[in-house]
Amino acid sequence: MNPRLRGRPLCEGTGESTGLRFPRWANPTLSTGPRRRRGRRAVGLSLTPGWGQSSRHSTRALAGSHGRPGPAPPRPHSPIRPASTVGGAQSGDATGGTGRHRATQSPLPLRARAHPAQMESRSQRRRRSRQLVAAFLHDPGSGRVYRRGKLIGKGAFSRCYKLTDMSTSAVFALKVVPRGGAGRLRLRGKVEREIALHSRLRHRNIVAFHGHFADRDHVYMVLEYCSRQSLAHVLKARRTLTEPEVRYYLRGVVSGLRYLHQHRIVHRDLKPSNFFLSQDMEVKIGDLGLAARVGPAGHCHRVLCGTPSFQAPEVVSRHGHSCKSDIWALGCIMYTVLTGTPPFTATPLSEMYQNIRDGHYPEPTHLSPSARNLISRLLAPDPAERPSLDHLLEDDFFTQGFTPERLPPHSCHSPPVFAFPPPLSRLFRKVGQLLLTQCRASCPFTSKEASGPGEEGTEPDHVEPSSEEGAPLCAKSRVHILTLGTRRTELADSKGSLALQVELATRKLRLCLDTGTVAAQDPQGEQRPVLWAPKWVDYSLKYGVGYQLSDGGSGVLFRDGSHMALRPPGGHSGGRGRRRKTPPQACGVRDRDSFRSLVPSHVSYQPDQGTLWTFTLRDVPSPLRAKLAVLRLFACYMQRRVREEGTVSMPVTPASPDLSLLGVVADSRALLLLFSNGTLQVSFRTSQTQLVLSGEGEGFLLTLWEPGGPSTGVSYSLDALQSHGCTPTVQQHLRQGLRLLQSV
Ligand SMILES: Nc1ncnc2c1ncn2[C@@H]1O[C@H](COP(=O)(O)OP(=O)(O)OP(=O)(O)O)[C@@H](O)[C@H]1O
Repeated sequence: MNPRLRGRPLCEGTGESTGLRFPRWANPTLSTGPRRRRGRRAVGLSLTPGWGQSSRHSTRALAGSHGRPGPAPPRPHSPIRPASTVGGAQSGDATGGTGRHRATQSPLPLRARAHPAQMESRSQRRRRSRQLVAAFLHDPGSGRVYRRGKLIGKGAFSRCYKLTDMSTSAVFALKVVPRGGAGRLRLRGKVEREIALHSRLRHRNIVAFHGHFADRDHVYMVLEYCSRQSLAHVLKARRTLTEPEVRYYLRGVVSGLRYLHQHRIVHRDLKPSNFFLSQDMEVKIGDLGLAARVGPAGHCHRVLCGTPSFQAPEVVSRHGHSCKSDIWALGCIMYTVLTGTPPFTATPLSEMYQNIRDGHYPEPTHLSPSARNLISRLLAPDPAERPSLDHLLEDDFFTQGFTPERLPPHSCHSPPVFAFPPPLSRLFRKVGQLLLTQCRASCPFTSKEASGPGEEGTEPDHVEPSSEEGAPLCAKSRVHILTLGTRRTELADSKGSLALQVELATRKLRLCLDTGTVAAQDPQGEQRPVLWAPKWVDYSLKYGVGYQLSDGGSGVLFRDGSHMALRPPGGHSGGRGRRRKTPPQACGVRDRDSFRSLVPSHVSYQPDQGTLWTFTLRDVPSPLRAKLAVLRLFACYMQRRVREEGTVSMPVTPASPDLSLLGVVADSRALLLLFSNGTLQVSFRTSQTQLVLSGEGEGFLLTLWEPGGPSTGVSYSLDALQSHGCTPTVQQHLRQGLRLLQSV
C-alpha cells in the first residue's frame, strides 16, 4: 500500500468494496473528463447572478440548480433533501446549469470555451475548482439561507466550509460531499448512512448535526462549527501532549463514545483528526462516515475499514468491528498523542498487520507506569481483555492523576501551565476524593484548612486575618492536633519516634527558658544554614499537612499518619525501595519553573514510623499515586509561593531520606511542626515570626526569623543564650511552643 494512504481511511471487504475512488476535485491529478470540464469551464466564465441581482436570475436559481426546472428529486428512501442554490454563486455548478445551457449565456467566444486548458493556468484552474459550491445556499426543508464562508479543509470524500445562517448569524461547518464521480453510488450510500446515523445523535462530545440538503452535484451537511479544528492539528503543532491533557481529551472522547456505543453504533474511524475541538476546547467526536450499527451479536459486517494503523486485530483478521475495536483505537490514539508516533507503523502493510495481530509495539518506556499500563490494556489483542469504557475511566491513569477541568486555548500550540488558584480547591478536592477513601479514621481534632506561615484560610490560596498575637489564652486558642505520624508500639521509644522527639524537644525548650536572664536585646547571633520548613500548607481537614524544606525537598504528613516526601538530588537514598536515575515526569500540575527547581531525585514513603520505602518518581506504586498527586500539588503550590514571596534560604545539607514530619499542632496564634530529626518549628501567625530549635548538644541552635530581620534568619547557640539571656518576646515565643508541644 502506498504509505501516503496510511493516514487515510480505508474501506474494503464485503459490503463496502475496496478502493473507493476519491472524488475528482479531491484529487486534482485525476482527470475530470472533457465534457464535464468543458461544462464547468463554460459556467465558470459565464456571468452569474449575484445576491440581490436580477430577480429573473434569482428566481431561476431558487427554482432549482443548474437551470433545471427544479432540483433533482431524492431517491424515495434517501435521507437527503434537495436544496436550492441561491444566486451569487461563484460556481457554475451551483448557479448556471448544464454546460449547454450556460454556454448560451456565455459572453465568451466559442474558441475560448473549446480550449480552456490553453486559456487558464493551473492555479487558476485550482482556484476555480475550489469555487464549486455556491456562495449562498438555500435549504428548502428548513427555509434557511446560508452564506458559504472560507474553505476549512478537505477530506478524502468531502470538503468543509464555514457557513453562516443569514437570519441568525449562527456559524456552522458545512460538509460538502459530491454526488457525481465514478463511485457515486457507493459514495451516496456512504453519505446517506452517515446522515441517517449522525442526524439522530445529540451529545456534547459529538459534533452536532444541524441539518442536511442536496442539489444535483452535492450533498450538504450542516454541522456544529469546531473553531479549534481537531486534535490532529494540535498534535501537528505540539508533537506530543502531557498526561493531564490526554486525560482531559480522553474523558470527553469516552463520554461521546459511550453514547455512540449505547446506541449500538461503532465509529470505526477514531483518530485524532476526527476529534474536533470547539471554541472552548471541548472535544467532539466527528466524521461518522464509516460509523455503522452493530448487529445482534455485537459485530458489524466483516469489512476492513478505518485508518490502517489504528485498525484492531479482529478487523485486520476480517472478523468484523465491535465496540471493542473502537477501544483498541483509543489505545492507538493514547499512544500516539503521548509519544508522537502511532504504535503500529511498520512497512510493508502485511508486517504492520502482523504486529497489530500480535499486539506488538515499541514499549514507550519514558511514559509513566500508569500510562503504559493503560495502553497495554487497551491494546490487548483479545477484544474481551480490553476494558469497557467505564472500566477505562476507573484505571489508575485517570483516578490517580490530575485532570484539568478545562484546557486553555493556547494549549493548541504550546504545553499548558496549570495555575493553582483559583481552581486549586477543586483540584485538591478531586484528587483527594480518592485519597480520602484510602485514609483511615481522622485525627481526634481537626483544624481549619490553612496555609502558612502567617496565612490562615479555608483554602491555601485564601488568606484570612488571624487573632491578635499576645491575646490572652482563651477557649478559642484551644490546641488542635492537626496530624500525627502513625506510631508503631514496638518503636515507640526508638530514635525518631514521636514520643522520644517530643521529650527531647521539650527538654530543649526548657533549656532555653531556663537561661533565666531577661535581656533587653537579643544576644549576638550568626547566620547559619538550618534545615527547616519555610512554607507549609495545612489541609489536614482533608489530606494532611504539607511542608517545603529549606533544602528544596517537600513532604506531606497525611491524615492517616503516613508520610511521603520528594527528595531533592544530592540527598542520600538509603531506603529499601528501588532507586534509579530517571528524569522526573511531568508534574501533575505543571508549573514548569517551580517544577524545575523541585527536580526531586526520589520519593520516600513511610507508612508508619520505622518503615521507609524509596522510589524513583516513575516507580511509585499505583496504590500510592493518589498521595503522590497530593504531595505534588502541595509542592508546586508552596514552591510558587516561596518564589513569589522571595523567601531566601541558605544552602543546607539535604535532609536524610528518613526525615519525616512527626506531628503538627496548632492554636489560634501559632502552629508547631515537629520533625523526626528533633527539629522543632513554631510559626506565629500574626507576627510572621518563625522559631526553630535544631541540632543537639554542641550543635544546638535557636534560629529566629522576624519581620524586618535578615531573610536567612539569625541563629543563637545555647551558650550564647545562657550567657546573654533572651528578650521577653523570645521567651514568650518559647513558652508558646512549650504549651503546644505539651498537647502532643
Ligand atoms: N465540524 C467541523 N468544524 C470545523 N472543522 C471541521 C469540521 N468538520 C470537518 N472539519 C475540517 O474540515 C476538514 C475536512 O474534514 P472531513 O471530515 O471532511 O475530512 P477528514 O476527516 O479530514 O478526512 P477523511 O474524510 O479522509 O477522514 C478537516 O480539516 C477538518 O478539520
